[in-house]
Amino acid sequence: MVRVGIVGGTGYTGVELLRLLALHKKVEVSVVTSRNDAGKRVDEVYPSLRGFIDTVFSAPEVERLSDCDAVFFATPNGTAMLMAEQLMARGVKVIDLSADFRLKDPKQWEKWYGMEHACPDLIEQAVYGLPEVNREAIKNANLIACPGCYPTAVQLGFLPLIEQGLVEVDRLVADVKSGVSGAGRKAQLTTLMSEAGESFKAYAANGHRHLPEVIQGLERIAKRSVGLTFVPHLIPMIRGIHATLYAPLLEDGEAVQALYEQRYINEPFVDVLPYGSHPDTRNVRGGNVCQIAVHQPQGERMLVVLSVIDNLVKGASGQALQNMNLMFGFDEAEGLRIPALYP
Ligand SMILES: NC(=O)C1=CN([C@@H]2O[C@H](COP(=O)(O)OP(=O)(O)OC[C@H]3O[C@@H](n4cnc5c(N)ncnc54)[C@H](OP(=O)(O)O)[C@@H]3O)[C@@H](O)[C@H]2O)C=CC1
Ligand SMILES: CC(=O)N[C@@H](CCC(=O)OP(=O)(O)O)C(=O)O
Repeated sequence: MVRVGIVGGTGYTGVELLRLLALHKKVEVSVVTSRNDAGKRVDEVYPSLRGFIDTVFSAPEVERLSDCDAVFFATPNGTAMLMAEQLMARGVKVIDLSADFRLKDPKQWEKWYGMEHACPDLIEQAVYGLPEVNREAIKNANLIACPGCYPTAVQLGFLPLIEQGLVEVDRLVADVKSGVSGAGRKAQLTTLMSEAGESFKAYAANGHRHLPEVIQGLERIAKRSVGLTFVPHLIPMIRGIHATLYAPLLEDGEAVQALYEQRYINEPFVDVLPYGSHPDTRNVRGGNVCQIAVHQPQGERMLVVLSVIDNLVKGASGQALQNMNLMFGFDEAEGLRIPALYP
């Protein structure tokens, strides 16, 4: 049994990890932290976990977490970087769901995240946890930087085109919508039902902090500079991300559907739908899958790729668990074979 800890067990991604880990055959959840709920039973705070998780929230202390084989950080940005080094020095593998280790350039990280990085030397060791790109490196990693929710949907959508050099990479567009759970559980005016319901808006159109993360990922594949316009929107639903991606083709798009099917044929969590489909976020809600559909409207040289995920599963906790499975040599899909909830 692998003993795992979760720092930030009361947030949306922390609770989602608990839901998934409850069904994992090779994991024992030994530490779950919350500063506000320390001392309370997990299933008292989250009755949905009654009968599944038999533990009590504790304070986030390195000493206690050091007994774990792996620790997930489901915490706000700027938290994992304060504890990761000490845990790793004690042989604990760290899987960070936040952005602390995603950007390779600490100066760029400091610019977008508005704080000084506490351990820039560790960034180099971190492996970006997108299994469809980095599977072999993830298997040997001690520190995983799990991708953001928007970057997961956008990168998986563009990936086959960029690998094959089929599109103009300096004119990519990602128009992306997220449900409100993407903003986390902490009270926020913008995500209250009376603020987000019955309305729909873009935000951070001038530059969202996921922009440099997506560009870094795509440039690594393209092996050249990439230009991307990325506009996120808040949509009045709880879970789900829908990315509409636009990519100008360099040649005719005849073989593109076959390219996507071939690229993802062995990927357990990327599902390429029949050509011209319209993926629906409800069909991935609760599941660890990214559903993708390709369109070439009117045969023009502009490809439209639709990519949907559940932000809390393939966009966060499910992907984090997929990474953990790879790190410990388990079946990659252990604990993750879950069909979406419908309706
Ligand atoms: N929500 C989403 O869809 C996605 C989120 N992420 C990232 O995952 C991380 C967690 O997100 P989410 O679950 O939504 O966040 P929440 O705000 O819902 O939860 C945050 C959790 O962290 C704990 N926490 C807060 N501050 C600290 C601290 N300084 N030290 C230790 N624990 C702390 C909180 O509990 P307490 O205060 O009681 O300690 C709480 O359990 C974030 O970095 C987010 O950007 C990534 C992909 C998708
Ligand atoms: C709807 C919504 O507010 N979404 C969040 C993205 C959440 C996330 O996953 O961001 P990090 O992991 O990079 O912090 C946002 O735009 O800030």
